[in-house]
Amino acid sequence: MVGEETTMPTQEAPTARRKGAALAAATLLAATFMLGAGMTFNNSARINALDLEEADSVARPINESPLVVTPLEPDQEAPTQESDPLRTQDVLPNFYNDTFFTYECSRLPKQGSLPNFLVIGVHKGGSTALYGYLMQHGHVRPATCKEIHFFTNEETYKRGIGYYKKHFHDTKATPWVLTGEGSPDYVRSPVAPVRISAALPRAKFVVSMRNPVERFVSQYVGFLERNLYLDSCASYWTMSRDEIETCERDYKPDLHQSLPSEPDGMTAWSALRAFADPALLAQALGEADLGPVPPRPKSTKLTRHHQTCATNEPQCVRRYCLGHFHDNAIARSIYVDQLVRWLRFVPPSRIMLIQAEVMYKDTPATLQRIASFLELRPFSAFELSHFSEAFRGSSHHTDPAAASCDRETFAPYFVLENNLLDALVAAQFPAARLHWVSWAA
Ligand SMILES: Nc1ncnc2c1ncn2[C@@H]1O[C@H](COP(=O)(O)OS(=O)(=O)O)[C@@H](OP(=O)(O)O)[C@H]1O
Repeated sequence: MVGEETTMPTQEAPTARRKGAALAAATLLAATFMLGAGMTFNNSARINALDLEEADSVARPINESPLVVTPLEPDQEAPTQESDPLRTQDVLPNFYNDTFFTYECSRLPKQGSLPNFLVIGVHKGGSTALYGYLMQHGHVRPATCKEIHFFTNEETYKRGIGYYKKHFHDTKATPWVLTGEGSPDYVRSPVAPVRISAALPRAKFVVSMRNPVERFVSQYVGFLERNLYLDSCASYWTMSRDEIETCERDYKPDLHQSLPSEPDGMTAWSALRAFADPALLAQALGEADLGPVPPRPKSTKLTRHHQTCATNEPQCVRRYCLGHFHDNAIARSIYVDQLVRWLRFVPPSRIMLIQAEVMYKDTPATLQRIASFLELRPFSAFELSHFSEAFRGSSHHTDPAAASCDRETFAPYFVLENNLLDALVAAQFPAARLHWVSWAA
């Protein structure tokens, strides 16, 4: 994660700088990638001075979103593996330089294209490795930095979509070339799916998730290293848990209310019930009958009081609390709620789920699946052979502080959530289901 905490000023990113310095190894091309001319990205929802209200007004119901990514012009055939001018021979992209790991993206080209794909998370879920792997493909170009955080940083968001485009390679002349960024906070942000679905109606999204306990530990050690948290792992856990449980116990929320930033009016609870496999959901919750699935709202206008949480109220309250504390270190590991929020605005066919452990275990196979999802040609043997340890991103699991975390205490908290995630994957992500290794087991 680089600059994932949006309050962190550039100069306070020692980890990021260390990463950049340590990894400034690969060669050429990056500067070339930053140059070029504009791209055909049919964004019918034209957004200039983006703000949330405007994004809300163009947010589409998921069924209306086209599924195609980077259509080729009729006379522009993608090169074959053999004839491919962009096939890397003995040169690899030089995105592992200081710019790549800089919080503030600098050196913007004059013009660029909207991204074709986003790696949207999760924080500490192997997103840096995944992004790095993708950049080894000869038909993929990096953004000016891996993490732009455009849709979640109010300051940059106000600069408009034109500013955002400048962070990307211009793919107009070579529409088979894809470009994208990887901001791990997008997946958990309540505003990101609303804004992104409106601004990038054709983009595809990859999310790398990781065992929730390990993700929590990695965040703790990472925060410790950056002086964002100074106390023990146990107190970090207690603090995070108390925040959610205080909400569950005391807050007495209006259970009919979605987050104000979510224009479709659904709550995380009603969305979960709408999207997850009903039998697995009932099994996870220990209930025989959850009652009828609530209807989706007809309008994407903000409709408060739209959905009820009448059944299984404790779960409903929990989802409400998790939604409000989406930056909470435990909530960041509750992937099921983050995904159902995305599913309200983006069809599952445009979202690819990766489990980091599976990716680490068989990187080439995972990468080929991602290439297929993004409609890229397969990675060549050369590209596959150049994956580097450098793609790990910042690494904390060997830090003694990681060993101080009592994983056995944390694990029970995620059992229900992992089961709910399984119920969601079973219903919405048939491709991911093929390779899914449940964290609930
Ligand atoms: N190949 C491989 N094998 C094992 N572990 C790996 C690998 N690649 C990345 N990683 C681990 O992923 C963690 C960093 O995740 P992110 O890049 O998403 O972090 S960030 O949100 O961008 O800061 C970070 O985890 P921790 O070491 O536990 O902190 C990396 O070590």
